[in-house]
Amino acid sequence: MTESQYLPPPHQHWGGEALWQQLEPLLPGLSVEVVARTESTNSTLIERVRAEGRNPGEAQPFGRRQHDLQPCLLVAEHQTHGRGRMGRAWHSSSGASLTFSLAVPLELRDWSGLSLVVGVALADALEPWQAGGDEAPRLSLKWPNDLWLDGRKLGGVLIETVPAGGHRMAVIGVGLNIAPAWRDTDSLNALSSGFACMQELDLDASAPQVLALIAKPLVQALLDFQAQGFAPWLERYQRRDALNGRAITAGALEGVARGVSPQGELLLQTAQGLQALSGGEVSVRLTQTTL
Ligand SMILES: O=C(O)CCCC[C@@H]1SC[C@@H]2NC(=O)N[C@@H]21
Repeated sequence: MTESQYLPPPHQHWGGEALWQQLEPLLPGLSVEVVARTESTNSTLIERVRAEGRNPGEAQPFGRRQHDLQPCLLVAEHQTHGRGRMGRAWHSSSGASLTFSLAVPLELRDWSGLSLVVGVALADALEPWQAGGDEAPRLSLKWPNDLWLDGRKLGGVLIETVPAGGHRMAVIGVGLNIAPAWRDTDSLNALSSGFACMQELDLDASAPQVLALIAKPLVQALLDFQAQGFAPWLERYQRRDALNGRAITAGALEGVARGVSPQGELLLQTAQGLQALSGGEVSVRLTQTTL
């Protein structure tokens, strides 16, 4: 069982109460929790869903039925075993990162495109699009789940799903670099390491303030995606597509990225023709660049 160390309430600097007030009307029954440390916010929520949704039909703890599983936003100031995609570790330093997961019951026919919608919602909240402006946005999206700032990795999204009775709970984990953890050590090394942080975009950015900025647009995006799928997001994704037109490898395939399909698949022009790749467990790299 994951051990979480709870902060003494009321965690005022995180504005948990205000967050809850904003989000609960969109996600009835939501709870917002801030912990000082946990293994991984995704793992913690998945464990809870499994514990509560287990053995449908049998008596549930506290008399809950399986469809009583409630949405939860879990924020951790520190993760001891943060996880990234494809079994990678996600390292984040306390105070220099924002790490949280949102568990939400979603009724979806097609899950592909979900991580792209989350990426668009985060990017648009952090760097609102200037209508009529022709400057390229600083925040871009590397299919399927990376958020880049000026071509370096600012954050990532890890989406996992858990069966919960007759339903499916999505656990959407977001990790964002906020401050240069390397500030007092070797900033040049850090800059060349391929990582970026929010304070390069906004010097005053802090984890609680960034969370306050993105939480509602993120929840709204999930609800919109549930209602309408990915197609209405395609244009917003295209504005920030970091790969379009670039030579990449995707798993064993090589080619040139040609945007994404209305279902959110990556379109890859290969010597054998145009291939559509779905998110799954495929690692995408710019040719000659290690990310
Ligand atoms: O880039 C990636 O591979 C995805 C990184 C996702 C990291 C976040 S941090 C909060 C949540 N808890 C985890 O263990 N992982 C996600």
